[in-house]
Amino acid sequence: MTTTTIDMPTTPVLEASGVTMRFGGLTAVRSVDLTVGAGEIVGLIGPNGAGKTTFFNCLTGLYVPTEGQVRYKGTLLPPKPHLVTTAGVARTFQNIRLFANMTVLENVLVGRHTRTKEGLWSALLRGPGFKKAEAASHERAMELLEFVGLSHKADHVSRNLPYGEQRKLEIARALASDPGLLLLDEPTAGMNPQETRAAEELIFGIRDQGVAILVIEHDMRFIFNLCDRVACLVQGEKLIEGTAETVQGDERVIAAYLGTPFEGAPGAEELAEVEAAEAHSAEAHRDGTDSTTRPEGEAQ
Ligand SMILES: Nc1ncnc2c1ncn2[C@@H]1O[C@H](COP(=O)(O)OP(=O)(O)OP(=O)(O)O)[C@@H](O)[C@H]1O
Repeated sequence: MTTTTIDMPTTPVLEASGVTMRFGGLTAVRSVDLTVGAGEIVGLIGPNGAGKTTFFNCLTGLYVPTEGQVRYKGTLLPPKPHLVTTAGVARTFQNIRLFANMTVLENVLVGRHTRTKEGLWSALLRGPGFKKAEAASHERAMELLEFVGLSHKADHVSRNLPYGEQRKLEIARALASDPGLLLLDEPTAGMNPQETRAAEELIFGIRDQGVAILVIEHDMRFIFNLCDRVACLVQGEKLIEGTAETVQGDERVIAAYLGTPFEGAPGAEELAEVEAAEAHSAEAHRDGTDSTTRPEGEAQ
């Protein structure tokens, strides 16, 4: 018996077409098309002011694009952030936005509310339905904290977390809404090489759980290691899109953004940096000094 495999076209998880965003006379994003397929990690790079965050804001309903459409799994997204989250798109922000005075666990529980069906009366009366939903949310939140490596800090006030952990917590909170697409805006900003490497592993882990990912980042080594495809925006327009090899070798990208060609095997230089930092930290530990003090987080 012979079997025939038919390649079924799959609907992209994200499909942005012709997205344009104008602020008065300034066109911050101009006619950008971008898709993210199931199981993909796509990177968005570009110099400062290229329009990357504005584009994210158009995808997540914070801005209503002047022109263009954004579809999630084939359905047009409503231009309202909470409806976009309910539809299945979650995000983190360039400047961490945690509830600084809440505990780590409470921050994740807040992210869970779009998936809680219990209504106001049930919550006020704390009926059996509410208690069951509350227990399920608590269990899921703890699972997510375990996943990002923060379960041991569930009761800590989030403002007291080191910077890298605040970023992880923001990711856990975004995952609490059970997204099919996660948008990460500069997830490694302010991280040291070890934290960046851990963030890379975490993002691969999220992808392996079936969440498609679109990530903005200035750290080229990180982005080229991580992403299946990379798109480069310059002055609001998409200059090029392709594999890491294609984009990092493109002369216009090098001229517009990288300055110098990105050299070396992906990951090799990063690994060397991590090893050097670890050796340095071990040496400092032996000498009784701690060189790993981090700047305070910027939770607002
Ligand atoms: N709300 C706004 N009103 C007016 N102009 C804006 C607004 N938001 C962004 N811009 C402008 O749009 C352009 C693109 O900004 P955007 O923050 O999207 O760039 P970016 O690529 O994310 O930059 P960075 O890498 O520095 O974060 C900039 O010129 C910025 O000043």
